[in-house]
Amino acid sequence: MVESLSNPVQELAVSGEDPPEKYVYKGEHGAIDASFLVMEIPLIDMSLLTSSSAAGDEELQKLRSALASCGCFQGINHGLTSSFLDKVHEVAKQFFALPIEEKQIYSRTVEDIEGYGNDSVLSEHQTLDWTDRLYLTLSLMNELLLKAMARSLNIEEHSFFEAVRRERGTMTARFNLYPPCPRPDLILGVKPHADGSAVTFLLQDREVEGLQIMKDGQWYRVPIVPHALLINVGDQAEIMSNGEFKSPLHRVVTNSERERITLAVFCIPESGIEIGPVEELISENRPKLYKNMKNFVDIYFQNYQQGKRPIDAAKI
Ligand SMILES: O=C(O)CCC(=O)C(=O)O
Ligand SMILES: [Fe+2]
Repeated sequence: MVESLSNPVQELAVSGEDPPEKYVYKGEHGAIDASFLVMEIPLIDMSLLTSSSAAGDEELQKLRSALASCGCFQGINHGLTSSFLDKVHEVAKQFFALPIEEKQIYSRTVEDIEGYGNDSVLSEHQTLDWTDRLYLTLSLMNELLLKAMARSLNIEEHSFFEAVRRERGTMTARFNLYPPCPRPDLILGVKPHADGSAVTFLLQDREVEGLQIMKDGQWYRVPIVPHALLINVGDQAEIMSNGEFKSPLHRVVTNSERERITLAVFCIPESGIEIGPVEELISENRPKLYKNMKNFVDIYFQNYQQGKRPIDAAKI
C-alpha cells in the first residue's frame, strides 16, 4: 500500500455520521475511560534550575525524582508569558477554524515535516487517531532543561544537550485539534505511545482535559495547570540517561462535547548523530541498558504505527 495521509477528522466530526471502523481502537493497554484518577505531577519552578543556591539544588533533586518516577513534570516560571501562551492557543484555534480549502493551502505531503495534515497511513490495519495536526519547525533548543537534567544526575552538563544543540537537532511544533468525537468509548485522540523525542513540551488546552499518562500499569488523568508546560521525557532521553529517566506511555481520550487544542513541541536530536547511554551513567552496578543507534526517529515511526514500543528495539 502506498503511504498516504488520512483525511481531516474535523470533516468527519461535523458530518454527524458514525466514525469509520479504522478509527476504532483495538489495541491493548486497557479500556478507554476518561474518569481515571488525577495524577499527582510535580510542579517545577524552572527559573530555579540554573540557580546555584540551596533552593536551586532542591529543585534539581525534584526534577530528577520526577523524571525517574512519572517521567514528567508541570513546568512553571518557564519564561513564556501567560499572554503569549494564550495567543498561541488563540492562533491555533483560528487556524483550525478556517474553511478546509484555506487550510489545504498549507497541506503537507508524506515527505514534508511542516504543514497541515495527519498521521501517515503505512498499512490498512493502522488505527487512526481522532485528531488533525499542523506541524511547524522551530529552531530554539531547550538548553536550560537538558543541562539541568544532566546536573541533576551529577554528570557533565553537556551530556544530553550536546546531542540536540543548534544545528544538531530540531524542535518540531505540532498543533493538535481534537474535534468532538461521537464515540469516545471506542476511539482515541492519540493511541498509547511514548514520545520519540529527547523531551517534549506540551501546552495543554486551557479548559478541556484529555491526556492520560500510565504509571505502574495504571492510567492517570493529567490535570490542567493554567499556563504551565507539561514537560515529559521522550525515548531518546531515556536511552541517553541509561534508563534513569523514564519516557512515560501516554494517550489522549476524546469527548463528545467539546473540541480540544494542544501544542506539542518535540526536541529531537539530528537523525544522523548516534545517541546512546552516557558513559558516566554506565557502571558495574548499572550496566548499559540500550544500544547506541542512529536514526531513532525512523525506527520510532516504523514501530509506532504497528502499535509496538519503539524503545524496545533499542534495549540490549
Ligand atoms: O495533545 C495531547 O495532550 C498530547 C499529544 C501527544 O501525546 C503527542 O502529540 O505526542
Ligand atoms: Fe506524545
